Formats: sequence, C-alpha cells, structure tokens
Amino acid sequence: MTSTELTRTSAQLSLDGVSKSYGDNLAVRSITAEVPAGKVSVIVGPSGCGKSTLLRIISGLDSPTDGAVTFDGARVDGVPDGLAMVFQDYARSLFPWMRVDRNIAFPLRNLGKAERAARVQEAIDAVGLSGKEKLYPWQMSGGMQQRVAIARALASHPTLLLMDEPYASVDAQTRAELEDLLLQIQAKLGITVLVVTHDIDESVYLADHIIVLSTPPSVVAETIDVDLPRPRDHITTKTDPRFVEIRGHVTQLLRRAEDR
Ligand SMILES: Nc1ncnc2c1ncn2[C@@H]1O[C@H](COP(=O)(O)OP(=O)(O)OP(=O)(O)O)[C@@H](O)[C@H]1O
Repeated sequence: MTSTELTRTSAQLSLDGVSKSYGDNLAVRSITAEVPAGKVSVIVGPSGCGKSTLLRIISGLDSPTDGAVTFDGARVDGVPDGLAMVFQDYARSLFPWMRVDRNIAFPLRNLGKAERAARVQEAIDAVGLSGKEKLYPWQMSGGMQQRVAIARALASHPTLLLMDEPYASVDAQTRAELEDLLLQIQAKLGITVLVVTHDIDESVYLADHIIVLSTPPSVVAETIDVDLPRPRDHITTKTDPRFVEIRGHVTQLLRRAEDR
C-alpha cells in the first residue's frame, strides 16, 4: 500500500456501560453499543439526549464517569490515533485566513512536504473540490466549506470518522449531496463512520446500523440493522417500502422516548 492510499483497515469501537454525569445531572446512563468496522453507524436521539457527550467521550476529549470505550482493542483515554472528527459548524472549524489547501494541510504539519502535498491533493479529489485549492473558505458556499472540513479529516487517513450533526447547517439540496458524498467516500475507502444526527431520514439513509437513544438520562432504546441495498440514492432508497418501515419504527421509538 502506498502512503497516499486512503484505504485502511477499519477500526471497531465498543462502548461498555458508559455513563456520564455533570455534577448531579446524569446525562447518559450505562450505554453499551458496538460500532462495526467498515460500516456506517448512526446515533440518533431526541435533543439533549447526550449525543454530543458520547462523541466527546468516544473521541477522548472527555472521560466517562463510569464504563469504558475501546477503540481498535485499546481503551480510549485521550484522542486516539486513527480518529478524525467533522463538526456541524464548518465556519468555526476552518481558518478563514488560510486557503483551502492550507486548511487541509494544517493537521499534517509533522509530515514531509511531498507527503503532505500528496495527501492534500488526494483528499481534495475525494470530496470533489479539484480546482478550488486556492480559494479562501469565505469565498465558498456552506456545502463546499463542509467538503473542505471532510477533506481535512480524510487527509489524516482515519480508520474512524466521527461526524457530529455534520449537515445540520446546510440547505436540504446540499445536505442530500453531502450525504451521497459521504456514502461514496465510505464505500471507496471502507472506513468506519459514526454519525450523530437528530434527522430520522438521514439516519436511515446513511446507516448500516442505527443506535437509538432515549431522553436523558439516556439509555440505548434499540439498535437497528438497516438492510437496505447499496449503493443508495435519494429516490430509489427513500421510496423502498423497507426504508419507510424502518423510518416509521425509528420515529415511533423516538416518540416513545420523548413521552417517557
Ligand atoms: N459540559 C457540560 N456541563 C454540564 N452539563 C452538560 C455539559 N455538556 C452537556 N451537558 C448536559 O448533558 C445533557 C446532554 O447534552 P448533549 O449536548 O450531549 O446532548 P445532545 O443530544 O448532543 O443535544 P442536542 O441534540 O440538543 O445537541 C444535557 O442535559 C446537557 O445539559
């Protein structure tokens, strides 16, 4: 394998009885879940159910009050190698004074110049931004800026890509395009992807595996394997009776969770 190939052996992540309290406020309670290697998993849940808290714990930015997270067989106790994260707020995650290529290269400062340039180009191609390398983020649409943020994450050759409400700040058309981009990238690279969203349609469209959380103190209400065929597209997949059935089931689970 050459150093510029993005494909990597995928990671697997396990949450084992993860709880998190903030003072007296128990945010998540004994979450046990598996994120299968080389698949797209989605965490969906009502507002305030602890989705962001869980992502911070998984990414080693925060520690659980109880339980443990294991990534690639090792317990997470800091930001693990092989993990990259994409946030909802692309405007805050990109440096406005840096052109696209420098934004993507920024986390690769420890690599040699040639390797860095190769990875930047490869990531730019992967997200369909060829020719936009010398633009500044503020010269781009929101969707293009989020592509830059995704390219920056990919350039580090992650085995696990974590995404926190990645498309919540873009319009519906752009959101659909970015969902398809994610599916294409994942199919090509075979990396493990974990997306947090509150959008039920998005969760079913993207996922191989959905982890539905309840209201706080959150527990896993159910995990669902999404057996819809791939490749998916917005028209065929979303009119598939199985899509409608799974979406109805997730909606019911979330409604029940909110009525608790
Ligand atoms: N740093 C913190 N200090 C105190 N409480 C916190 C902190 N972070 C989160 N919480 C609490 O933990 C619970 C879960 O919050 P979290 O932001 O993880 O939920 P979420 O599902 O991501 O919410 P949303 O969907 O609204 O973004 C909430 O009750 C929140 O107030």
